[in-house]
Amino acid sequence: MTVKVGLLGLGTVGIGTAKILLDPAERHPLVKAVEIYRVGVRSLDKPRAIELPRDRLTTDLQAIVTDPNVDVVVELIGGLEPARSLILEAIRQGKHVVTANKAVIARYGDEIFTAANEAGVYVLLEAAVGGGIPVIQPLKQALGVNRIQAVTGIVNGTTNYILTRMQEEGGDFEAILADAQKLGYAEADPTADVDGLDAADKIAILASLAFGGRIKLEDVFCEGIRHVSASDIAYADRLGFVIKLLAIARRDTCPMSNEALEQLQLRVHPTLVPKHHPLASVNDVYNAILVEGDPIGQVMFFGPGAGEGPTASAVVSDILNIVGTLQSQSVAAASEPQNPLLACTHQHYCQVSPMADIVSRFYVRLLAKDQAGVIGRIGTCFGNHEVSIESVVQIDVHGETAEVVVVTHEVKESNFQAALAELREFANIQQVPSVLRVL
Ligand SMILES: NC(=O)C1=CN([C@@H]2O[C@H](COP(=O)(O)OP(=O)(O)OC[C@H]3O[C@@H](n4cnc5c(N)ncnc54)[C@H](OP(=O)(O)O)[C@@H]3O)[C@@H](O)[C@H]2O)C=CC1
Ligand SMILES: N[C@@H](CC=O)C(=O)O
Ligand code: NA
Repeated sequence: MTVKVGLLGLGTVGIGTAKILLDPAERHPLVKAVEIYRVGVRSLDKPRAIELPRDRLTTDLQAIVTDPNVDVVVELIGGLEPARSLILEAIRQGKHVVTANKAVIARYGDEIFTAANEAGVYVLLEAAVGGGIPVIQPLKQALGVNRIQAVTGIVNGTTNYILTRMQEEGGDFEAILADAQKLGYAEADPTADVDGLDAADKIAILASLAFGGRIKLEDVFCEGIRHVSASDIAYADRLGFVIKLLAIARRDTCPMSNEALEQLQLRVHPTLVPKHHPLASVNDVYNAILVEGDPIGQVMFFGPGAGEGPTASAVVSDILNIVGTLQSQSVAAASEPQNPLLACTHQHYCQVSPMADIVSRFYVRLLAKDQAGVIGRIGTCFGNHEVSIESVVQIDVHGETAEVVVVTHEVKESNFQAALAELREFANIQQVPSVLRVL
């Protein structure tokens, strides 16, 4: 039985996907069962790094998703529209869907999976998070019996590349971003990556799978890396940390009993990560996702989070899952129920803790007048709001200004922010250039 694929998009990931499907030797035998039946693009005249019969290409993507011969629609055009409408139309037509589009799933996952379940089709998205790293399927299947406590990831390669270079070269954000753009590591419009939006989409998807409930994207706290400076990276290094953009989904615990609550923490922000932590050594464009669960403990998935070949590897593995299912169904009864290990099974929304309630450690860099009593006053200010200080170091003095770095013990965010507000009122505090969270 041949399964006919309608490929929407023949850009970076589309080309990679076609390359694998057209070269099945030494891969899983099911690759041979897949036919690239139609390919939808924006421009028919664009030169492509792949040979396909000209009549397979069309600019009419609607015709592909409504073509009765197409079994699986593979959406690789990206963006919100027309991607969302094409996916929904494919589902209405009874077609299975594979997508790499985290933006559309994080915003319209509810609508898409509800429609897919009603139509009895699958929507698979391994490539949408961590590119080639298998993480969606493991969360659904191999780790599915675990009670997940936390998912912590470096899920954006662009920001990891920039932060790694800042760490290695001591350069400032803007200069390294400009160079990363020149070298093709960062996009001309870097907003989605550097402001943490891409990572927020990805952690919303991972949290939904790990904690078995839908996530509203607006519940994910999101802070990017534009304000991370070379000084912070250098001070963090002296204190035994590296700075990473982390995407965190964690089951909250009750402060009194340490028991798990039905609330989740969902946040993306630059974070001081202890150098001995497994995520600290994930550098350059690499991604890694650390999953903590009961009874498995810690498992870390590491690898290439983007790129033609790695991302296509994830896309084709999803296609094969569907092909395998279709082949086994063709010999079983018609109108099979959906395989719950492939389908989306959750209906409710997760409760997400407000940021003000979240407990974490903080790193603060202050510029203060170099006068007697300043450090004591900083300590009193924090103490007034039950913020306990782990370390306070006066690192540099420039003229009359001292640079002071404080690392706190774990504290509720609202207490910390209240202490900071009081501190900013203190005449001898000239500036608070950085506040970062510590893992
Ligand atoms: N690139 C990567 O490393 C990764 C990408 N992804 C995701 O994969 C998806 C695809 O990304 P990528 O391959 O990089 O994107 P590209 O921009 O390289 O390719 C997009 C393709 O879609 C076609 N296309 C876009 N809009 C339309 C439209 N309105 N009508 C017809 N065709 C259209 C383009 O046609 P034409 O060629 O004619 O312009 C092009 O072939 C995105 O959702 C992205 O987030 C996920 C992980 C990593
Ligand atoms: N822009 C993303 C790649 C695709 O998901 C990144 O930098 O990681
Ligand atoms: Na993946």
